[in-house]
Amino acid sequence: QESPAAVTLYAELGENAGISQIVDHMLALALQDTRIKDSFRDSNLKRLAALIKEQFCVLSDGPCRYSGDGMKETHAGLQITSAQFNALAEDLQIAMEQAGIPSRLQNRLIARLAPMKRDIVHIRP
Ligand code: HEM
Repeated sequence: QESPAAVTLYAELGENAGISQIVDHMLALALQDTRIKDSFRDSNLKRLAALIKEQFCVLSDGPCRYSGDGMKETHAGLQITSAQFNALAEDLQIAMEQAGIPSRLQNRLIARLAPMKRDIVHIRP
C-alpha cells in the first residue's frame, strides 16, 4: 500500500525537532570545516541557524514560513565557490547520517537544495 501524498519529507525528517538537530549539527561541522569556516566569521550564528531551520521546514513541505532574505542577495558578497557549496552539502549529509536519517531521505532533501546552487555560488565575472 502506498500513499505518497500522506507523509511529508518534513515528517520523515522528524518535524521541527529532527530538523533542528540536523541543522545545529550541520552548522557545528561547517564551523570546523577548513574549507568553509572562514565564510561564517562575521555571521550572526543564532539568526543563521533559525533561518536555515525555517527554510528546511518549508523545503520539506512542513508548516512553516521562511522569514529571511533571498539566497541571491544573502550570498552575493561571499564569493562562495562550487567546491564550498559541495562542502556544506557534505556536512549536511554527515549530520543526517549521524541522526539516523536513511539515505533515501537524505537524498530527497539534498535534491531540493541543489537548485539553490545557482543563486549561492559566485560566478566569476
Ligand atoms: C544549499 C545551501 C545553502 C543554504 C540553503 C543556505 C541558506 C542560508 C540562509 C537561509 C541564510 C540566512 C539568510 C538571511 O540572513 O536572511 C544564509 C546566510 C549565510 N550563508 Fe548560506 N546557505 C547555503 C549555502 C552556503 C554556503 C555554501 C556558504 C559558505 C560556504 C554559506 C554562507 C552563508 C553565510 C556566511 C551567511 C550569513 C550572512 C550573514 O549573516 O551575514 N551559505 N544561508
